[in-house]
Amino acid sequence: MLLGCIGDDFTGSSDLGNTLTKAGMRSVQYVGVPDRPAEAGVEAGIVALKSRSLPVAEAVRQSLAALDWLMAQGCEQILFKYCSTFDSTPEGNIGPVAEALADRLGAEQVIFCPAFPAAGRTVYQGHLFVGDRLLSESGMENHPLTPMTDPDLRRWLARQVQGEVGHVAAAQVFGGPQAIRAAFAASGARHLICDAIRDEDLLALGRAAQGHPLVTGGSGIAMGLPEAFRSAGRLSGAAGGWRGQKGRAVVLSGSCSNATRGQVAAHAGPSLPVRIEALMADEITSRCATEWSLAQEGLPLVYSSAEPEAVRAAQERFGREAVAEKVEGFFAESARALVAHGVTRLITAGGETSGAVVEALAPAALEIGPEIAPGVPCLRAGPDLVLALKSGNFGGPDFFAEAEAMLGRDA
Ligand SMILES: Nc1ncnc2c1ncn2[C@@H]1O[C@H](COP(=O)(O)OP(=O)(O)OP(=O)(O)O)[C@@H](O)[C@H]1O
Ligand SMILES: O=C(O)[C@@H](O)C(=O)CO
Repeated sequence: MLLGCIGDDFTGSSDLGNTLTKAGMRSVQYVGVPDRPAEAGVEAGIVALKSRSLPVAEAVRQSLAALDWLMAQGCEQILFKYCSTFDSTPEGNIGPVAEALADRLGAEQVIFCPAFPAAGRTVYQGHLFVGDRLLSESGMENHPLTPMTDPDLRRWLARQVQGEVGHVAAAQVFGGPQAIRAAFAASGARHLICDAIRDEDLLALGRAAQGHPLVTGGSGIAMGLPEAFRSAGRLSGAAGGWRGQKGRAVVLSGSCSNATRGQVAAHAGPSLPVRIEALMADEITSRCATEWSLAQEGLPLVYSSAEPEAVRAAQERFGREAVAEKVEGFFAESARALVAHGVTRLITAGGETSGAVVEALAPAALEIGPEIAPGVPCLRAGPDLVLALKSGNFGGPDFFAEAEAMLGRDA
């Protein structure tokens, strides 16, 4: 294994797997820290954690355990993958995890770049944009777990770390790898927020970070990392043959992000809305949702996705953590029951939701298949089970139908 990756959620890790696979690395996504060595031939190993919303100390502990396993597999560079919308709170977890990994690896400088231009995320003047909106006006300010209320990544990261935060500006990034390296050297700061607005900026940053033991960012920053291994003749170039999966498909959506709400509204098949009041009172259970799904024709959608006002009202009434726990438990149990009843294609929307579902299904590793939409690949979780784990804000309005079709198709 050459490149070791630690993802702070499961959907984000599959997004990263998609990027690395497209860039020609044989990549495998592991669900949690494996308890055995990696199989031979894996060039990029992604340990997917569900650490984005954990208490800081626990997120750090799990990330260091992932690091230890990756180093034991021989990794020469580590990538810490977080969300392209920098999902975190003023306490963490991005800063503390990155700092702990840097300390363990002896990394003097660490770059931070969540940009993912294909999905509309760009960093300019240290500020994160989603399309033409600042992060804090993009809908992310209403996120149920990590509301992003400040688009200035330098300021946000500075609240999370002990070391100094510096900035590599677009003008320096446009100058290419050498100019970027000069900017790294000129800055005394340990943590560097890097501007990037185009794929070529990410490629240049990746090249400039050659030799850095630790790189952090969204999946975009991974585009430039395989090149160092390729140019040294260390990639096999072997592409795995993807096999699609026939059979029943179901969509489970606990994501309240703008894109998901649009996809729920556009869904042409049967839909089962899950109201939080009904869920908290056990008036709707995973058993009802499973029975309902199995009785439908077409592509059934079970969703708790709701408008920001409804999310806020539910959190005020029942408590944020209690609601999240109940919703995630509901989707996890539903997924388990659906698969036990012969569902072979599961499409999940939302990072936390997908994480809960994958933990419930407990596959040891996920094979990465073709791309459904930017950032979302097909995944094989077992001989008869394929998944699409959609990050909240990814995918066009018809994503659910597109995912069903793509999961059924051979490459
Ligand atoms: N109707 C609702 N009211 C309150 N909270 C909800 C509701 N529906 C879902 N939730 C909770 O909101 C959170 C949504 O997070 P999740 O990560 O699944 O989606 P997302 O934030 O859109 O995705 P991503 O993290 O990929 O951007 C979950 O913890 C879920 O349990
Ligand atoms: O980077 C992204 O936006 C995604 O891979 C993700 O992590 C959302 O959960």
